[in-house]
Amino acid sequence: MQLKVLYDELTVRQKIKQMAKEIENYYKDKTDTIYAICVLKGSIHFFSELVLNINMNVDYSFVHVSSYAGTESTGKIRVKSWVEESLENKYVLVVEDIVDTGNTLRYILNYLKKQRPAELKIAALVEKKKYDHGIPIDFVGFTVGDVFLVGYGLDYEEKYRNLPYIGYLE
Ligand SMILES: O=P(O)(O)OC[C@H]1O[C@H](OP(=O)(O)OP(=O)(O)O)[C@H](O)[C@@H]1O
Ligand code: HPA
Ligand SMILES: [Mg+2]
Repeated sequence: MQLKVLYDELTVRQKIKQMAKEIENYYKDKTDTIYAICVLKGSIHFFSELVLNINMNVDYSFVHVSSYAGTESTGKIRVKSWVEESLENKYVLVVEDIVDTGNTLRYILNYLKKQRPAELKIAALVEKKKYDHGIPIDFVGFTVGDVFLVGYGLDYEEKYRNLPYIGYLE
């Protein structure tokens, strides 16, 4: 299998900067603090780069969930850790590296809603249009078709996460 580049490092970083500005513009008249939730492991690099480029106060928290075996969703979400702080009346922004089948996000949103945030928005670096996952994503970086991606946090069996670009295996 060969590794091919889809979005190089500069393209990814520029896209994240652009998303950060969009997010800032959206929130600046609503609240002075965004409560951003990083969905581990995959979102680590996107999350870090995004919040570093948002020029307003951002509180952080982390959830760690996983459901993939190879290139397929098992459909079973395993929760390894969850947010401990109260989300009540907070402006919550869920930060995902990729929305594919939508199973992970659907699961997360379902639980976060019960914690009564003031608002729940979603930022995803990549949205895959292989299925109609039916979840509106508020801030999207790239939209792709039916291709399994790696790099910038995205893994194939825990490999390739630390590539500084987004690629695919052919
Ligand atoms: O929309 P879906 O089909 O649910 O796919 C998206 C989710 O799958 C991946 O996580 P994974 O379960 O591989 O865990 P990881 O982040 O630790 O790699 C990815 O990071 C997203 O969280
Ligand atoms: O295309 C993908 N790559 C890596 N992880 C993923 N999780 C869902 N889709 C993907
Ligand atoms: Mg994974």
